[in-house]
Amino acid sequence: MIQVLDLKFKEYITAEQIQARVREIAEELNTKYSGKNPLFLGILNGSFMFIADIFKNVNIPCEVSFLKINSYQDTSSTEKIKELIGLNQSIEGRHVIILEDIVDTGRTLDYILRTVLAQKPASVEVATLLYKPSATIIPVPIHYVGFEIENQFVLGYGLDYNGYGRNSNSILIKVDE
Ligand SMILES: O=P(O)(O)OC[C@H]1O[C@H](OP(=O)(O)OP(=O)(O)O)[C@H](O)[C@@H]1O
Ligand SMILES: Nc1nc2[nH]cnc2c(=O)[nH]1
Repeated sequence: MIQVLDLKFKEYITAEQIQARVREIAEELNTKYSGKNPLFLGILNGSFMFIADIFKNVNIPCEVSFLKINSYQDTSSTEKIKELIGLNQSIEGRHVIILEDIVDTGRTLDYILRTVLAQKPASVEVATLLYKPSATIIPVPIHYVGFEIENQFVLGYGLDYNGYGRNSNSILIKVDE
């Protein structure tokens, strides 16, 4: 059992499973985006490890940029999306690949997609490490899913509980007491 602040967690997806799946997704992207000079748009904070590991395994010419969005407090969505750092470069005419750590209710991704599409990119796809289909309230298009997971709070590999627990190589799941 692993304690983070006042909650208990156990290992759910190992570091090896994550790295293997990230390499598979990066390979798909290498093939699909060859010759297209894609722009990876990483959604901070939670995705920073996923962004880095995808980027290390992508071997075609490409760029990376970041959006910083926040809506979670404790273990649930505040339903209020805060944009803390916005887009700082033009994405018009670019092939954009959004990199998210997790799609839960879908609210964050819905907001991001509206923001991105307003700037007339050539195309937009979404890659998320984790997807909770049974938690989704706003349906959003997702093209690359690392792992579909159950509707329970998770952390690690960049994902936090009130700022803590991001520095785990594996994904941990909350244990009910
Ligand atoms: O589908 P949703 O219910 O909108 O949840 C998904 C979002 O929640 C997390 O962000 P969080 O607000 O925790 O910010 P952080 O990434 O900075 O920790 C995660 O990184 C996603 O962006
Ligand atoms: N850490 C964490 N952040 C989230 N944001 C949306 N769902 C989750 C979750 O299960 N864990």
